[in-house]
Amino acid sequence: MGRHCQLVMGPAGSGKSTFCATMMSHCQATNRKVHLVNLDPAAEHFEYEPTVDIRDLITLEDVMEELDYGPNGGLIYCLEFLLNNLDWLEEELGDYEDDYLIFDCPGQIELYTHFPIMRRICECLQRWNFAVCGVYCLESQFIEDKSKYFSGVLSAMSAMVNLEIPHINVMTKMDLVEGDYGNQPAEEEGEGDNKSNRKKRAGRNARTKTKKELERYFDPDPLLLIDDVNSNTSPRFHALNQAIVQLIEDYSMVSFIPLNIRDEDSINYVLSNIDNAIQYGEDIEPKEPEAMAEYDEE
Ligand SMILES: Nc1nc2c(ncn2[C@@H]2O[C@H](COP(=O)(O)OP(=O)(O)OP(=O)(O)O)[C@@H](O)[C@H]2O)c(=O)[nH]1
Ligand SMILES: [Mg+2]
Repeated sequence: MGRHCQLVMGPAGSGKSTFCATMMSHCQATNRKVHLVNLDPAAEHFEYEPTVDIRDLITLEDVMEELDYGPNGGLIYCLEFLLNNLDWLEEELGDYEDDYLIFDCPGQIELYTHFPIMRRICECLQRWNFAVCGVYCLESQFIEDKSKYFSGVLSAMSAMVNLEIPHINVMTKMDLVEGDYGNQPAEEEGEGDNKSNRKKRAGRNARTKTKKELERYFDPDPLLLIDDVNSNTSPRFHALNQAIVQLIEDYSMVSFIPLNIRDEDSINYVLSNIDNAIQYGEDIEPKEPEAMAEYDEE
């Protein structure tokens, strides 16, 4: 069936490992044969034990201890070491010809934006016949500060341009900004106009408004957000803000899919977007329904 994988990237603490664990349990529950591949030499704990783990090749701790590197230099050293030992990775991945792989990557964004390391790893995966989908995670906290949000959009765009693979951006930790995003109850039938129901409706309206506001950030129209950014920066930077916003507008290719890990529909929606990007499942032979098979046996 061809080889498929997700490369889960994003800034430190953006929820990559949690995303991977969420995808692992979702895929397992839907009978997809899935494995976790860890590319973070500094990782300490996983909810699912990785099947392939860079720490079997090299760990950040050893590099820092033996070569006296700091954490960031050490991490780059580890990944360059991986690049010099790609036959190790190829062999480790060799046993999973038809399975679905999820790669958990480190949180140093320079790996995606200007170091050629991740790009080289992507090229190798493609050479080994993997259809690779880049999944760039940005956490919902980024939308609370517009300047931070723009820098997040630029980093996502930079990764997209640098890696040149099918790519989706995910806004993680949506449960923190909107308790039940995308899961709002419909108005109950026959709801009377008493005090408690009025309160309930007011609550719903407040949430709907928030949802609408949030949507501005999923499919950004930066020209609409520029005033907010300018109000937080000195006039000296307004021309620069305008130029950055114009750049984002000109590329018009950064959009985010919200993910609330507490909502199964939301997880499913993100996964179906990834599947779509790499055409996962299009070449699966339709299976005979179990009921039909039993009927035939009789
Ligand atoms: N509420 C909430 N917390 C989350 C979510 N995803 C991650 N977190 C928390 O955010 C923190 C960082 O999550 P990780 O999944 O370790 O993030 P990461 O991107 O793998 O971090 P690094 O590997 O260190 O770059 C942890 O404390 C998580 O519990 C989420 O969807 N909702
Ligand atoms: Mg992690």
